[in-house]
Amino acid sequence: SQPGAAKPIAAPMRDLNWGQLNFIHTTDTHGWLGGHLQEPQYSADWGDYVSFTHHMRKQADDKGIDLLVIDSGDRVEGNGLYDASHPKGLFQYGIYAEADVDIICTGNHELYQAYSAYCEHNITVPNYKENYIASNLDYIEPETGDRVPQAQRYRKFKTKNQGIEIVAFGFIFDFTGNANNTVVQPVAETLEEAWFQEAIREKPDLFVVVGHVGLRMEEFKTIFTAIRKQNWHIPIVFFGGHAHVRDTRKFDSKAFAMASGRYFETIGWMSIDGVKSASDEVEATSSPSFSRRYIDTNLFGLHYHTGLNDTTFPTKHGKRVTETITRARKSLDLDYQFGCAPKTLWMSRAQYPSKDSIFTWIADEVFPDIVTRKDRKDKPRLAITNTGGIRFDIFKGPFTRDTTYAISPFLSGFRYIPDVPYKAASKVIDLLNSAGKIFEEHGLDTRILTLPEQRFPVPIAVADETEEVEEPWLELRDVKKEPSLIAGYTTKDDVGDDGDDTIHETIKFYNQPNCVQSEIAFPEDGEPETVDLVFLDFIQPWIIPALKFAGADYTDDDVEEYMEGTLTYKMAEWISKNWKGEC
Ligand SMILES: O=c1ccn([C@@H]2O[C@H](COP(=O)(O)O)[C@@H](O)[C@H]2O)c(=O)[nH]1
Repeated sequence: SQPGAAKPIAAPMRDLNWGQLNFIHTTDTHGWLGGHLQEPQYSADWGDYVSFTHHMRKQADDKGIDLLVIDSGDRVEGNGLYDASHPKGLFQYGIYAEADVDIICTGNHELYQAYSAYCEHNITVPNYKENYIASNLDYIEPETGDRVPQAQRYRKFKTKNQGIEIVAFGFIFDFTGNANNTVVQPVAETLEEAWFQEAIREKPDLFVVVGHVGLRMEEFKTIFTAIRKQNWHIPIVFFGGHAHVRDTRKFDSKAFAMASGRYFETIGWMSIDGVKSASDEVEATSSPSFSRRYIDTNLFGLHYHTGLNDTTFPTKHGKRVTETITRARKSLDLDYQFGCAPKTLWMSRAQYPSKDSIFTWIADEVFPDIVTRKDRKDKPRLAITNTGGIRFDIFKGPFTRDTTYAISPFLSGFRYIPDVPYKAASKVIDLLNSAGKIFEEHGLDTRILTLPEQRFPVPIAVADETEEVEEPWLELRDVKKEPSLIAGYTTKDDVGDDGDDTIHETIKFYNQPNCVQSEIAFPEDGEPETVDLVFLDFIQPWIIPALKFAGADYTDDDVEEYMEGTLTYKMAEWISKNWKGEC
């Protein structure tokens, strides 16, 4: 872990189950390669991950079984290590590539900006060569305008030790917010293509679908159905992401999907037995058994799972990566303190509105101060932001450059429509928060506005409990003798609630609105006649139809820049003025 990071913390652990074929999975790391410096249970860094995967590959080799390392996208945006450099990702791409990944695909965050799409195509794809798969994504070459596959459409290969034959795909969900140098082909359309139809007729031992797709979104189900139509008996595993949650979904007794959280808090572990019979000639027709674990990026747990310790765990390579991260963090001055957070503010561990809610803080304290311009400072205004634009909690203590990007990594600035009749403008916030259907008519999904974690909830009822999912190696070592529990995830998925490698004190999460609003410079009595309607540019597509529905006919041409500067910049400026002091 990084110098100054919180020390790893002891906790009661569940063992990993090894099978014939095993997977290590990361997703939505969003630049958190330095680890969570303020949270002991997630303070391992990418260097530790490099050491961990090395030891686990070695164990697999020693046992004569196989291990594949997977990443399902969104490696960028969301942490100073990526966002604070000019250009962005100056250090991040090289550091990430120190990890040896067997199957890798693209997420939506690689595609929001033309620049990050360019870097993905010209840095990460060549770094991973045949391991990079882009089943439904094309890149547009800037020099020629030619549309080319971002990477190969699928990959057929055999595992190193047992020769298990795998056909692997790499999808992204039906994303529409990509910059114009990429083309995302809708998943359902892609499945009709000749190459896909040929690939699913290959008859491997196992299909592996890696996708930047939430497990509860439609896309994986569609892919599952297409593969199953051709192959009633071949096992399929899916590795998803995007929803920022730990989750496992069972499609049928031979098809299992896992998602491994967010921000390098989680390393996913999946194992399968019975995927290939000992004799090559006989097809494995009985149901394979699957198991899953969500490993906290807590060095204590990484030592525990590898059977190593402080001295034996770090490899030379891992140490070098840790040192490279330290140097990068230093040269980006990520520990520079803008101020000192007087208390912890939660995204979803507090209700909105409440004194501990980060959104209440933004709406009540930050926006009234920052959303202003000299020539219209007395104009009553409504300022709206989407909650999804805020990405992480603020912990009491130093608020650094790094924290700034973890909280607000995006380039969104402030726009407005001047002098909107208040009667219409005042209705916008409720429409954004609770009138999803109205926006659907305009092809807009209001779930995009909110936190990824609550966008695709895991159904309460556990799917098909009649089918057995084997957890034969589950062993809980001496819980009673272990230290007290630390607060963390208690994941409920299609298999049950024992997936986390660490037994945590359960955290309660509260649903948040899609958007929050501040009323600024309002008259003391009564309502204003008109207001300036100020909003982050990201939510403009929803603002215009909301106003129309509220009875005010505006178009994009009526929208102007409200002030210079991004939310990220303005927030950091606010903190340096208002949270002065030592900590
Ligand atoms: O400029 C932006 C870009 C994104 N958002 C929010 O982020 C999510 C997407 O994040 P994932 O990690 O891919 O889930 C998007 O739906 C928005 O809520 C933003 O606010 N501004």
